[in-house]
Amino acid sequence: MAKGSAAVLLIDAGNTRVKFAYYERLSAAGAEEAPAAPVRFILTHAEIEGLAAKLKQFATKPSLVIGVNVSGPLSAARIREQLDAHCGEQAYEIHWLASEPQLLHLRNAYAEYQQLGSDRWLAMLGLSVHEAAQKRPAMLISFGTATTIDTVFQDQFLGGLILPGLQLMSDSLVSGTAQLPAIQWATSSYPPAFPSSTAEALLSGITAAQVGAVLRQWLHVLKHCQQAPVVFYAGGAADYVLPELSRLLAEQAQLHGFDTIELLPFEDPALAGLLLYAQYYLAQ
Ligand SMILES: Nc1ncnc2c1ncn2[C@@H]1O[C@H](COP(=O)(O)OP(=O)(O)O)[C@@H](O)[C@H]1O
Ligand SMILES: CC(C)(COP(=O)(O)O)[C@@H](O)C(=O)NCCC(=O)O
Repeated sequence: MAKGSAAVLLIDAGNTRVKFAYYERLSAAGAEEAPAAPVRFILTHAEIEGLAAKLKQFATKPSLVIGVNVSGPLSAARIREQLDAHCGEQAYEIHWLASEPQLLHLRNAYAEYQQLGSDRWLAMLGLSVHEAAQKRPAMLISFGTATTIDTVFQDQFLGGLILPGLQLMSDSLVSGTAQLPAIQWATSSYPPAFPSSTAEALLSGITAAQVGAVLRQWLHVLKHCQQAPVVFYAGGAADYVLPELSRLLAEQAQLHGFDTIELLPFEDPALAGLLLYAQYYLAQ
């Protein structure tokens, strides 16, 4: 493939949904112009068989596909099938990235680097840009199928937490008990401190488990780095916990002498990391 610039498809295949970003023309790192905004779209795994049809909307076909996949080899094979159907005679390169001890400027603190989910690793690369810009530790909370709470400091992924995501917590209560119902998730609500119904008790319990884990890690980062981190959030379930997360972190920040806490959305951090990698790859 001629390097320098290419039509590039980036893929973040999570356990619930597959996120895509398509750049009709992406230039190598160091190019003067910033990349034009990509077209983004999301498919569930059940919708992957419509990927080839979805890609038909673009005037070009991708010549470079770079992705991360934590949803198993079958997902990768089904995506590949769709890309083959779409690209036909046109050759394309495809690379599924795995975690490494170091990628570009970012170091990985995992003892066995292969264990780290490739989506988390590339998300950390995306996050590292914010860490460098803000000159402060950066945390990323990804409220996906699983919830992950990860930190980058001084160009190193320090490590992070994995806990069941909101839906998994709810599902496990439903399947493991006789009486508990499924939760009806609602955005923009503060779950009550003293729930007086089963529905409220479940909502408050799960939300507290999620934001409590974030708070615990925020305190560890503060102690370890001697600086308040900037906190980013992502993932399909984020909106359900955001009000309580924001309230609790702001309260804790004040208790620790900070006026405010920065809690910022980060739209698909793994795709942001993949973009950096793709630009670097095109420059080789
Ligand atoms: N339209 C939706 N489809 C699927 N999950 C959704 C949707 N809206 C919110 N969610 C929530 O988002 C979670 C999946 O988030 P996502 O960031 O796509 O995860 P993953 O990266 O693990 O695939 C689900 O577990 C569910 O709680
Ligand atoms: C933690 C994860 C399940 C998160 O997946 P997601 O919720 O994004 O679908 C995934 O990154 C994974 O399988 N990781 C491997 C173990 C690790 O990162 O340590």
